[in-house]
Amino acid sequence: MSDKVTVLVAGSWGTALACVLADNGFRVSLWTRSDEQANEINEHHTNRKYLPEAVLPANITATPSLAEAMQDTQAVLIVAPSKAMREVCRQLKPFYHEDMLCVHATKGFETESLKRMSTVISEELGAKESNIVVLSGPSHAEEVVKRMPTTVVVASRNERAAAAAQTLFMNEEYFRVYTNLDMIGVELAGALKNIIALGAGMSDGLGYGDNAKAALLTRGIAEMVRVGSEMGANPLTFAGLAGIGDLMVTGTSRHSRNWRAGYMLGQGKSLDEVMDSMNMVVEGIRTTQAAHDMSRKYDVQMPIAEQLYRVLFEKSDPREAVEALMGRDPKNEMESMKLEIWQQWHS
Ligand SMILES: NC(=O)c1ccc[n+]([C@@H]2O[C@H](COP(=O)([O-])OP(=O)(O)OC[C@H]3O[C@@H](n4cnc5c(N)ncnc54)[C@H](O)[C@@H]3O)[C@@H](O)[C@H]2O)c1
Ligand SMILES: O=P(O)(O)OC[C@H](O)CO
Repeated sequence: MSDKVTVLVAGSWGTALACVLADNGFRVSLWTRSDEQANEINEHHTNRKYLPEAVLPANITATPSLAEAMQDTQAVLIVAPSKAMREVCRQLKPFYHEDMLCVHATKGFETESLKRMSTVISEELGAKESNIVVLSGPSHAEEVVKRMPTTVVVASRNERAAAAAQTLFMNEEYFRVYTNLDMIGVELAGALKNIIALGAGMSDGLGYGDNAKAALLTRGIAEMVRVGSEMGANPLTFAGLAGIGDLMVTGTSRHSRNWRAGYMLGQGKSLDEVMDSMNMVVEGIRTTQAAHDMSRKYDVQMPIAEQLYRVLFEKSDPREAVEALMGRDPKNEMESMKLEIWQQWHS
């Protein structure tokens, strides 16, 4: 088998995961959108726009040619923003064969269709579902390229595919990889946590304290479990790395774009001002839009996502959003977590 793995695209997370694969001894081909970016990576071993401080291993080669990137490769990793996933897969299709392992590490939905990324991939590539894997969990690119200890989860409906992805990415030095068979849960958790992280940032931007943030993260998980269960996820997945683990990282880290965007909104900036100040993708914004439609489609209450939707898309005041959440009807904590769903999965 070839020792080459192909990574699409060369943003911050694609580049960081390319470094992990390179450290694990693979020849990595990194697909870039421009000659300029490929030249920078090949000549200087840097990708300054996305990871200013990182020095990339020499066994990463960049190319703007997909044909070259995919030649003689054993597996492909796709890390496109959710918005670009379908388009990237369409370009990849002529070079992909259905037996190839395909891992994606994107956290979001196709907002128009509410489809998960693995569905978009299998529709466009004709990939066998048993060859698609999602990689998710608490993992900021900035820390991974510094080889700081990180744990992630790789999920697939197929145990063999998940184990193959675990073998590709895991190393004993700094990157520990768990497997999970609940692909729906891992994909939903990775996408939905970004909404709650936006809310956590907004709370900090408003000047609220630790109590408010802990409340948002905890009630956020309840909201994720409710909608996830309706969509076929195992609720226990939300207690794992892709759920609570990633929520902790994204809702509290200075590296988080979602937290930062929320923080600026809390400080009174408009969505346009926030977007103009970021040169990297903030998935939580599109995901909030998707959640707004999902809560109606699946008839599930998502009060935090709903309030964020109003702030983001209806110019509602963040302080009023918090008041609306605090002033909701009294509830029983367990009932609102849909405890019966947990019991159902245990029986
Ligand atoms: N950055 C992280 O630490 C991190 C960690 C885990 C997961 N993720 C997820 O990974 C995904 C990508 O995020 P990122 O941080 O790498 O984003 P980024 O903004 O750093 O990079 C995005 C990349 O996508 C490319 N791109 C955009 N539109 C494209 C198109 N139409 N065709 C081809 N390429 C296109 C850009 O040129 C850029 O290279 C997101 O879903 C994000 O949630 C990011
Ligand atoms: O920087 P963010 O907010 O896009 O989060 C990135 C990852 O999802 C963290 O695990």
